Amino acid sequence: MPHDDLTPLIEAHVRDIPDHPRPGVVFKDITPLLAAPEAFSAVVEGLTAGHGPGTVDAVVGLEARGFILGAPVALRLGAGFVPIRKAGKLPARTLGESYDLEYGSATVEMHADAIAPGSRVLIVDDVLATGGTGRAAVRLVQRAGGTVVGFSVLMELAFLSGRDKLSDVKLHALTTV
Ligand SMILES: O=P(O)(O)OC[C@H]1O[C@H](OP(=O)(O)OP(=O)(O)O)[C@H](O)[C@@H]1O
Ligand SMILES: Nc1ncnc2[nH]cnc12
Repeated sequence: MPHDDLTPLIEAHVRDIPDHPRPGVVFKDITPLLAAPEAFSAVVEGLTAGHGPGTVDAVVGLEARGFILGAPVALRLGAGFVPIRKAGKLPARTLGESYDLEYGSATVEMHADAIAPGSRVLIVDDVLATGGTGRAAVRLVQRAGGTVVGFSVLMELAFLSGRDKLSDVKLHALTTV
């Protein structure tokens, strides 16, 4: 399926913040993109990855920046939105997965009843780095009985090889650095 190349637009609206949140990490700050409605809208459309309205049952967004991008994608697809949150934040019964990050480790959780068995699920996040968060999200959806029909990210940091952890899913990165 053809997509516009959003690389120039993303390069113009995502800024590098050296040494955040710790020395040696170049943080990709998407806040300028969120503040530019035309760019934000184009990115939301890109993150649908060619899925049309009614073809996806749920969009899963990963806390926190995956919420901002995933929720409008869900509305565009006429799908429900399901948050995956850092441990301890969701109020009802949860499923949890632990993983390593570029700059630390974390546990994420999803409500155990958030995905109906057999659901077609699109996962959305801003950055794919080591792939730890993404792998955890795929596991949570699969443990709930959902089928991951795609994994969309705004930006893939290829040097961290996160793609290798997601070789069994259809990964769609709007740009790769
Ligand atoms: O591929 P990985 O190495 O797992 O890293 C990618 C994840 O790291 C960032 O989230 P972070 O945990 O920093 O949370 P935030 O969005 O709340 O800042 C980013 O938004 C992805 O979710
Ligand atoms: N370098 C980075 N910038 C923004 N988000 C990230 N998540 C993991 N690594 C990141």
